[in-house]
Amino acid sequence: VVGGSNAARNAWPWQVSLQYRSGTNWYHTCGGSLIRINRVMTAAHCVDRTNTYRVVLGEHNLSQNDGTEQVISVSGIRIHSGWNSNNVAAGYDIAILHLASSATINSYVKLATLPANGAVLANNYNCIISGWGRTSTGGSLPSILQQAPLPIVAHSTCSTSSYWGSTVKTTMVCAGGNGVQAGCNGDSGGPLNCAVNGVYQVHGVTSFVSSLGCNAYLKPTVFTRVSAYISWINSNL
Ligand SMILES: C[C@H](NC(=O)[C@H](CCCC[NH3+])NC(=O)C(F)(F)F)C(=O)Nc1ccc(C(F)(F)F)cc1
Repeated sequence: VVGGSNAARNAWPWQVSLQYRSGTNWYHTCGGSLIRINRVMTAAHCVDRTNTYRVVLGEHNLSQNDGTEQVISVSGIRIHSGWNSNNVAAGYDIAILHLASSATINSYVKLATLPANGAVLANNYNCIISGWGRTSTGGSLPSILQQAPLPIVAHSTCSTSSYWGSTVKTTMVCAGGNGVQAGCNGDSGGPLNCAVNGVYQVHGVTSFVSSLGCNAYLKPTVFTRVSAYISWINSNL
């Protein structure tokens, strides 16, 4: 997250760190959202079936033992059949991870609330991105979970030529683009958190940013629109 700040320990209790094993070490690669006690929603581009993954729930500082972490192996991966790794612009950047055991729900680990099927938020609606992605383009990963305000950019605006043009589809959500706050590499798969009637819902799964730079002006961070995939999610739980 570029232009963000440290999140409070229990601010986004559905946020997970998706990690892959390399040798004897584990590395943060993406975010995710806990949607059932044994299911995590993430981005399809975050996973490939050749790696070994685990999720860390109740994570706050990646470099320290917070005392709240729950580490659970990933036992299965369901990637949307429409996903094409050579065409992120087509959408379908969503996957569900099956966990080897169930999470324990507590003040640091809670289930995400998903939006109603088809729900679309208005232009400028205030949402917040969270993640352990780079804090500047090409920069390093933070230790502490970051968050930043990202207002929704309606598709009618986001699909104009000065923004993303036809790269962005109606199955996506755009947010930000002010040149300051943005998602960045490593935030992929994590949540776009939007309060609706006083309850935070995960409206987006972080999908892509401009290859010109994470916080490129008029290139909002693009998310998979969760409300467009409710049926798919329900049939892949
Ligand atoms: C460097 C930048 N990386 C990204 O945007 C990656 C996803 C890459 C998926 C495709 N391999 N996502 C992120 O870094 C995220 F954290 F912001 F989500 C990127 O490749 N952006 C990008 C690539 C292609 C297109 C387009 F669809 F236009 F072809 C748009 C943006």
